[in-house]
This record gives sequence, C-alpha cells and structure tokens, in this order.
Amino acid sequence: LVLVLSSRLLQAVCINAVRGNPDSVIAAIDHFCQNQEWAMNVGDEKGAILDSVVMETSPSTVLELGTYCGYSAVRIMRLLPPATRFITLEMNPDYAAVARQVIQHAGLQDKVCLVEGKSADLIPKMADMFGIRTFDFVFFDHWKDCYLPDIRLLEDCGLLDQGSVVLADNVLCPGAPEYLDYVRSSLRFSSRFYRSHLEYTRVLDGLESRTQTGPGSHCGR
Ligand SMILES: O=C(NCCNC(=O)c1cc(-c2ccc(F)cc2)cc(O)c1O)c1cc(O)ncn1
Ligand SMILES: [Mg+2]
Repeated sequence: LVLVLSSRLLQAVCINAVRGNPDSVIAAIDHFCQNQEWAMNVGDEKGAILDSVVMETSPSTVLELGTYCGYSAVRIMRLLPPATRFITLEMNPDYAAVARQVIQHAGLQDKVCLVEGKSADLIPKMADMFGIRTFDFVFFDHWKDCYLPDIRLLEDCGLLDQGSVVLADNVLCPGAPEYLDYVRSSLRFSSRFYRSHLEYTRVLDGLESRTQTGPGSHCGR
C-alpha cells in the first residue's frame, strides 16, 4: 500500500503517540520529520515561539489559516482553556482528513472547528457561521501569497480589533515580502520579527507578529 506523506505522518502519530496526550502527538510528528521525512509543520523551534505568543495573548477566539496535518492546531489548542473558540481553515481535503485524525489522537476533537474551503471564501462568513465578532489571535500558515489579501479581508470584515494579534509563519522561507512590507508600514500596528529557522532545518526563517494598536476599522473613532 503506497501512502502519501501526510498519511505516513499520521501513521507515525498512531504508532508513536499516546492517545489523548497532545505533547506526545507533537513529539511524534517532530521525530518523524526530523528523522524520516521533512514535512511543512511549523516545527518545534518556531512552535515554541508560537506557544509563547499564544500564552502572552491568552486569546478567547483563535483563527488559523492553513491546518495542513494539524500540528499547529494541536500546539495552540493544548494551551487554551476549555471555553476558547478555535477555528482552523484548510482548502486541501486530504490534508483536512489527516488533520482531523491527528487532532482526534491528541484528544482535542471537541475543541476544534476545522472548516474545509478557501480562506477568501470563508473569512467573510465567519461572523454568520460562528457568531464570532473579532479574533484575538490569528495564525497565518497557508499559501504565502494569500497572506496579504487575507489580512486585508480580515480588516475589511471588521474581524480584527484593538489588541488583536496576527502571527505569520514563513515570512522569510518561502517568504511573504509584500505581506511584510504591509504589516511593517502602518502606524496603526506594532509588528515584531521572531528570527528562527525553517522547520527541521538550519535555513533561516522567522515569524512576524502584528498587534493592532488602534481601534478596529469599523469603530469609526
Ligand atoms: O495551503 C497549502 N499548503 C500549505 C501552505 N504552507 C506552505 O506552503 C509552506 C511551505 C514551506 C516550504 C518551505 C521550504 C520549501 F523548500 C518548501 C516548502 C514551509 C512552510 O512552513 C509552509 O507553511 C495548500 C496546498 C495545496 O495543495 N492546496 C491547498 N492549500
Ligand atoms: Mg509554515
């Protein structure tokens, strides 16, 4: 039986991780990617930075764009108190299917709301679909050329407000230059670069966080 990479990653989780234990799921994926096959999870080095920004923000509403195999979803959800809303969007149905099983193995299936579809189509429906007014924390890890249009869309839909944090993966590798210029250009936000490395490699990469300082665009003040 020939398995695609995401299925081989899931198999490694099923074999090596303890059911209901998110940290063992994270460790199993990192071990698989470090020793068997590279895969585009945010990884342990950037993952620790992700953890620290999530804990610092202590959000009550979280949106992730780009679920892939569910690694960062497990990382984020394991830190959140039970009442927190966590929504993750993935347009690739094969990735979404693997992610559901990885998240279930971690015992976090009741906390996740995994929606399949394009971020550009789903973001405008967030308020109606989930009764979400604004997101306190957003993690960008999907197609890099979607970062800029999608943060603009989140703003236009009034889904970001004062204090909202947007954290983006891969701003150096593969890179999101237009996005970086945008988030670093406006005075309405403070942005910070976290220097790191491409997951499981020594290639330079990093995360960029942007915190909204002024009120949301729909407040009018
Ligand atoms: O969103 C979709 N892909 C994942 C986006 N993420 C990435 O592309 C990504 C890539 C890399 C990466 C870095 C160096 C390299 F040499 C190759 C890849 C690393 C990362 O950390 C990522 O996050 C997708 C796909 C598809 O086929 N259909 C619908 N959606
Ligand atoms: Mg990434």
